Amino acid sequence: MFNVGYCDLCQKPAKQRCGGCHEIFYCSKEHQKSGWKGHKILCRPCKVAEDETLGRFLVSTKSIKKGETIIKEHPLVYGPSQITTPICLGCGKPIDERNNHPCPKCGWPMCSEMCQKNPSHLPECRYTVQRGDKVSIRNFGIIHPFYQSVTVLRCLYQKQYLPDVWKKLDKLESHCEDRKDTPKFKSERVQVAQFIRKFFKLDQVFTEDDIMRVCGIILVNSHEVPLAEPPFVAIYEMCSMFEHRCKANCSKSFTKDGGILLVAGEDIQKGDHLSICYTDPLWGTLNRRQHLYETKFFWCTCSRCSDVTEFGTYFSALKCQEENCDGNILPKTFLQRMDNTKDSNWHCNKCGKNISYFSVHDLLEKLGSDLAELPKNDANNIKQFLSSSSGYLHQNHFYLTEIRLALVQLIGQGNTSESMTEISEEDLELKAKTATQLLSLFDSIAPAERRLKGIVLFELHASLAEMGRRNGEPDTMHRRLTEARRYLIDCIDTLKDEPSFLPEGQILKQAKLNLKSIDIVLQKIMESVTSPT
Ligand SMILES: C[S@@+](CC[C@H](N)C(=O)[O-])C[C@H]1O[C@@H](n2cnc3c(N)ncnc32)[C@H](O)[C@@H]1O
Repeated sequence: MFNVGYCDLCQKPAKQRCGGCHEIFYCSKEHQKSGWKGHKILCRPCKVAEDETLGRFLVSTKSIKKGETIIKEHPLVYGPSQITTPICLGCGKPIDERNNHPCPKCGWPMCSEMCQKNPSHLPECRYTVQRGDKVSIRNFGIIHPFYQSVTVLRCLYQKQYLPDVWKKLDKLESHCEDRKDTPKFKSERVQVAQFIRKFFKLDQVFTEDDIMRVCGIILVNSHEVPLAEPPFVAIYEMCSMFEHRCKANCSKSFTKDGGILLVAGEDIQKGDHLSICYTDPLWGTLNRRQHLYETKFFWCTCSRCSDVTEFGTYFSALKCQEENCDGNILPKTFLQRMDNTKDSNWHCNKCGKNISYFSVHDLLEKLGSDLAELPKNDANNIKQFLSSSSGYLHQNHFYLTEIRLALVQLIGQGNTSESMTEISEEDLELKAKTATQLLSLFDSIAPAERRLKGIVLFELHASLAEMGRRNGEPDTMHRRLTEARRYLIDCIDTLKDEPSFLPEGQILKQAKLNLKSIDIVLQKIMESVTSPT
């Protein structure tokens, strides 16, 4: 890269790079200062690049430290997810007969007069008023088909009335060609495209293809925002450029006004691709790849999917059932279709025994349905499942990981002083051991999943602190509490961007309080051992 350029303000030759993005130059401190106002919204430590496989993607323009914010932006458009029961189109809260205050102009259910005036409701309100008849929704608590069209209408509104926003939406990938033979495409054509044109009398304004393209933009680029229950979906401009990797290097969180925050999940070098995980990183490889193909239209070939052992974790592996064999069973590759051919057999890495993919599939389906039916609010049920299925699955297997994540939160649920004192010694050990095991696994397969990591760090600190409290010996107590404190600080740092209305934000709040309590106890221990008797 050149080390000289032209000043962003006066265009004279310049050597000083902007420290935020490393992309533009200034000739002097004065010009940097005067140029900042205009440059601020564009200043990011990354730039858009493009290739044939990924389309557009982001690369870092400088080294970025773990925890640094890369992008913070507001949505271009947001609205309800496609499948939802009636919700307020202002704030997203569920609506029923008791809190329904229909918009006087258009009749859409709203929760208050204030929400009726929320600017986000303008598009569907305006189109409903134009059609000449109000919307009437009377069945609450069940999925209502009208909501399938709201976010689409909000995008179409940008196309018709707000060309600057539409220009940004229109650049996004919609995979219309790849989608056109899918059942979802066919049903959306009828239930969304034809419905919008007929019901809102917009057949002269938008073609079916216009509307189907918007459906694709939403499917491929929207993020689920957990600010309301049910969550709503939002489309962001720059954040749509992050490519997917199953072991991503960035993580996202949301601000209370619906903004998105992309943070480095690990140290990133200049020139590295920036990635997020579009799917659940705790799903097995077959499920992750299938989900990505069905919703984002590519077969993932990332480093995690390409390595059947998933970086030595054996996250998708079965245990060999041959006598005296402790090998692990995996396919040769996950990158090929699993079908009836010999190549799709799974085999043991020790004794070489082959198992057809269909036998693997049947076993996983059986264990998966047992897991789905298992009441997860009872630790004994979970322990029972762990012990019965661990004969078939590698200890890091995704089914066992899912259930361990539930167990670690269930033992001493809430981590209050009362709930923790009630835990048996054995369960306390189990909670600490399980949390440690999960953290080490996350480091290998999903280091950027800050929310998951933060939750487990909190559980680990709680078990170590309780172990310390149970041991009257000042030395041991001091050692345990110091260890707990270390995990607590990591937890606070990991969850630092989580807003207080989300469960992780609540954990963050509690973690800060616990840190103060631990510091007081540690101080008392120090005083008691140093004070003369
Ligand atoms: C949210 S968009 C990302 C931006 C997009 N590349 C563009 O040019 O607009 C998601 C799409 O990017 C592509 N993509 C993202 N990650 C990918 C990956 N790891 N492998 C292949 N394609 C990927 C796929 O086409 C996917 O549907």
